[in-house]
Amino acid sequence: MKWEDSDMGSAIRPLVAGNWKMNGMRDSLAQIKHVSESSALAISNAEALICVPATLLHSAAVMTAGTPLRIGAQNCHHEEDGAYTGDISAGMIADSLGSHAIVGHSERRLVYRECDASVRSKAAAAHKASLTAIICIGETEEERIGDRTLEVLRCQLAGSVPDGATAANTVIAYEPIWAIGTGRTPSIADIAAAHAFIRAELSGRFNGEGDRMRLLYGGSVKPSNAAGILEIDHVNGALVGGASLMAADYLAICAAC
Ligand SMILES: O=C(CO)COP(=O)(O)O
Repeated sequence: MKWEDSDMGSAIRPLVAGNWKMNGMRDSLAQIKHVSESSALAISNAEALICVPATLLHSAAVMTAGTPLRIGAQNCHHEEDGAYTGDISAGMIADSLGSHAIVGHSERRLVYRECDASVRSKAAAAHKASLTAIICIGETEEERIGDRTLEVLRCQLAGSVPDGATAANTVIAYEPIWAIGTGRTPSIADIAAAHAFIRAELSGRFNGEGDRMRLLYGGSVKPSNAAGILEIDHVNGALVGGASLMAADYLAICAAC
């Protein structure tokens, strides 16, 4: 069955979001073109999004206008403008025709020391610019071994998701840090437990909006494991790093929805 927008009321349409991270030159736009024109995408149940580096944002968005593929960014600043050398505002992303911004990716939390409060204000800035914020959360391996996963997720959700988050303007991506780029994934039972917990937290805070917010799993999602992950309760799509760089792999993950 092909999903229509009207189906959103009764069920959550899966989202397959690619995150190219700091990869991609202008000639990589050929991958975007291939994805956007693919007949496999046209018949997929998934809503498709690729978050490209800022240098490619506008070209990719213009190239894909009128196709099922959306284009997003990987970060935004919390202010609308000002003396922030090297940064990009949410309004600039919207002006470049991007539809989404990833915020709070673990690489930014770890490398640039972004804290929950900063992620929350970036998500609020994305909302103000009419972007959908993809807010990332997830535990380290040490936290998992110490049986602190759910406590960490609770804390990150409370601190990183702004008031005013809705099912339309917010997506939560659960990415266990130890699963990113490692080829390791949690067990199906562990993903199910984390997603059920996140859903309960969001429903408790945002009521019906929390019931319908998309929850993505991220961390070593590949064509070979996508179907098994995507059928888990409360997994409403995937945030895909490495496997989103090649059109064929990304399309195979969309086809698994
Ligand atoms: O960090 C990720 C997506 O944001 C996951 O990356 P990989 O799919 O390469 O593990």
